[in-house]
Amino acid sequence: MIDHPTPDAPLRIGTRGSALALAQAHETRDRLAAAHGLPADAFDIVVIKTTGDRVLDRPLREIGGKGLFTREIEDALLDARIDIAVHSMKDMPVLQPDGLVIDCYLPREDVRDAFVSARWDTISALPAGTVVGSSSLRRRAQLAHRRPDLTLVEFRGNVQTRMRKLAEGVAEATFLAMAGLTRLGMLDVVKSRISPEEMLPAVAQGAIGVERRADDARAGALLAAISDQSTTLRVEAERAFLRRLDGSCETPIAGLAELDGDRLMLRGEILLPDGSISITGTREGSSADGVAMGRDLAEELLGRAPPEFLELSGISPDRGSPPLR
Ligand SMILES: NCc1[nH]cc(CCC(=O)O)c1CC(=O)O
Repeated sequence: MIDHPTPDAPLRIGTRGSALALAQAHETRDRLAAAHGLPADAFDIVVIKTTGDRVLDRPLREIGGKGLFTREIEDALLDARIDIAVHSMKDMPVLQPDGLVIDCYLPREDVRDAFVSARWDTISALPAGTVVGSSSLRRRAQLAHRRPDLTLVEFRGNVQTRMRKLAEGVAEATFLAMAGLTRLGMLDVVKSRISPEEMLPAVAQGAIGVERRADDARAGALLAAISDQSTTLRVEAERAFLRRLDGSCETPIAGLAELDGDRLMLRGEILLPDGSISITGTREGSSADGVAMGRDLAEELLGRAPPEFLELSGISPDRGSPPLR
């Protein structure tokens, strides 16, 4: 029997325990408190330790992929151990389990990747053979596509771990999301900001989404007041693009929607992990059609992909319905 919270019980905010996750949970709490004139003790921040936080020595995709950070938090939501869960949307699977919804997005941070290196200022400045650390399939593929002369090494761990590996000389440069560095107050490590033209960000990069039980009207009403409309339109278009492609967590995918008034411009990219093929495209239309544009752009890119791309990427070009989790 699920124990639903009473109307005046504190709203329990579930989060992972990393510094970034905690910063995002606090931002959500502060926005909720300000929007509704509530005191800090109207909220409890509940830290949930996930397998992804415990296993740090292997690439994420080997220990269960993206769902790893979120499934255990979603279980806590479904069991009503927490009432809302704060997520980096970039790490969220394309579908939520039955009974849960994400319909609240905080105003989006800088979507770009940062170039981080003690010695070099930009990707272009890197001499041939330079060792670059990244465990992001997307960043690795994009870099290999642009600069096949560089040497890539795996580089997992939180921001602090990766900065330590750089200092130890495991690699001479790495990439981190501007959004995470901004939220952690660590912009001093940024050597340059990488434009989306140079490296298209991950779908939903920089966006925080808040998940809740679909039938929890109290949480729904509280969250509705802080949801950012333009972030919602952009992230939903990007995730529709991803949803149509997400055949395999071994597939590097990038996507970015931008708004100009009520016009939405969507860019997408799919690559082979070794960077040997990159297929890009754009759509422009009314922001109300973002989800259809996302799906259509995905279909266009798949239609242009050569047979070896589809075979090696594991994406099926004719799959009509989205994958089940
Ligand atoms: N993959 C890990 C991850 N998930 C979310 C962020 C922070 C930035 C964001 O919210 O997009 C990061 C760190 C990074 O990629 O540098």
